[in-house]
Amino acid sequence: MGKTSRAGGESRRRPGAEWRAAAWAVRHPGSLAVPGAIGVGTAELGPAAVGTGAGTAAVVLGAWYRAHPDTFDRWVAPQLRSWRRRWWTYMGARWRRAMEDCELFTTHRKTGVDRFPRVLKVRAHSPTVDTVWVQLARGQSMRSFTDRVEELCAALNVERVGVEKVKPRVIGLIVQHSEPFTEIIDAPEMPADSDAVDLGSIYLGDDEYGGEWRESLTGNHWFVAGATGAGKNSIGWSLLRTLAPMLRDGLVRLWVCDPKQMEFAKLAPIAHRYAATGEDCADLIADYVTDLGEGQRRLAGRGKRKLSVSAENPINLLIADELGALLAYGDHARENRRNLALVGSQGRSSGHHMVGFVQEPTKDTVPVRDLFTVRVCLRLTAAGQVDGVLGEDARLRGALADEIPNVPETAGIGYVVRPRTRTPVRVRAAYVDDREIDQLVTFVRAGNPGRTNLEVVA
Ligand SMILES: Nc1ncnc2c1ncn2[C@@H]1O[C@H](COP(=O)(O)OP(=O)(O)OP(=O)(O)O)[C@@H](O)[C@H]1O
Repeated sequence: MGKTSRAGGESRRRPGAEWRAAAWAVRHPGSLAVPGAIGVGTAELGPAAVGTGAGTAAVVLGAWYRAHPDTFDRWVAPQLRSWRRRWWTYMGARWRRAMEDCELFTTHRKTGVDRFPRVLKVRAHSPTVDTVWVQLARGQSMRSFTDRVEELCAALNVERVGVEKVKPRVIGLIVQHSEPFTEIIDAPEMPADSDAVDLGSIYLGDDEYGGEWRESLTGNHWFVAGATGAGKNSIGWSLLRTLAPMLRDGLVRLWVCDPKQMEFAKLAPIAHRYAATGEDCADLIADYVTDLGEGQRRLAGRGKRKLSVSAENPINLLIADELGALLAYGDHARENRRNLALVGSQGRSSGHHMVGFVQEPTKDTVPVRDLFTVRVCLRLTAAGQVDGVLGEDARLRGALADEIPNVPETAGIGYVVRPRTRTPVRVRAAYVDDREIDQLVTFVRAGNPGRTNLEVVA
């Protein structure tokens, strides 16, 4: 028996360098393809042609970047960022050093060779958050990483690292580089006239790309989840400030369920209906469904699919604070669930919308989540709740809502998921203070019923 192998055991020798290089090449085909293509292109067409091609590509990308920020940021920027981060931050010596600093490697007991966790894939959906798929080294578990997140943050020089299991021996590291929101965002101005209100684009705050965060009320119901003090109300108030002239002109009617009787109590004087007790809230919701049925019949009677909004046919908006309390306990929970399901499935065509606020997205509230087409996830207390609000894999894609620190400076910060790309985007809601709430109430109460007609897509 030689020194280098044992029957049924492991060798003390590593595979040869040529085999290790071949294995690396198989794992990184792109790394060979790009230099290979440049080499072949240069040999076949000459360096000038390759240079012209590269220059043209750079000019096209530059022009796209300048001309159409929306499509560039959606399709190109994440790819470029992912490549840059993959090759700059999560590669080679840098990655190894970070793993060494955190003692996140194991050593082969015979060969004495250090085994490092291997980066499989990097996705940088947003400028501030990357998701890094990592294959664990032998002898490591997900726990090895969760126990060392503080050290990982320091080693990678980032704000926060979340760890998620992907499959056996593969984890996802969700790495947040920086906090894009360090300042409070001013409340939206109230439009002077109903004609100026665009229901398809309600300003709610800013997104992490520095753009405006807007959501559509047209054809949608909104679901806002966040632990106590997360800043849920600011989303409701921003919506109401935008709708202010329509509320004043009787073109939007408010139905408010307010079991907490805190801030939304200020809506009582301007609401079409306001309820606080469990019983009154259940009656209000039942009446809302009746109103919805009447609205549908009126539309059908006129043979229309579009609601032409007027004081006679207003939009109705149900604000349900504490959805959990309305749906989970009490004598009326089942009835409320049934009625809200009807609003969710049928209300949009007749202009009956709802905005639901949830402190804790539990199994009682999450099932109704699918009734809501716009979902906002502010700070939550548990990692498992994030996907419950935003949908499967939202946290793995970077929605670290449970990692938002529970401090007043983060109020209003959360995530929404862009439906087309399923990418979570970090947002911050504008803050509407007490004075601005009073201003809204006074503005609406000043009354001045108008007769504007707006076309709302059913
Ligand atoms: N968008 C925001 N930007 C900055 N600060 C905010 C924002 N929203 C709320 N805050 C601050 O956070 C505090 C808590 O906000 P808020 O009451 O809206 O939280 P909440 O999620 O509705 O909590 P609860 O469920 O307990 O009512 C507010 O008093 C305010 O100081």
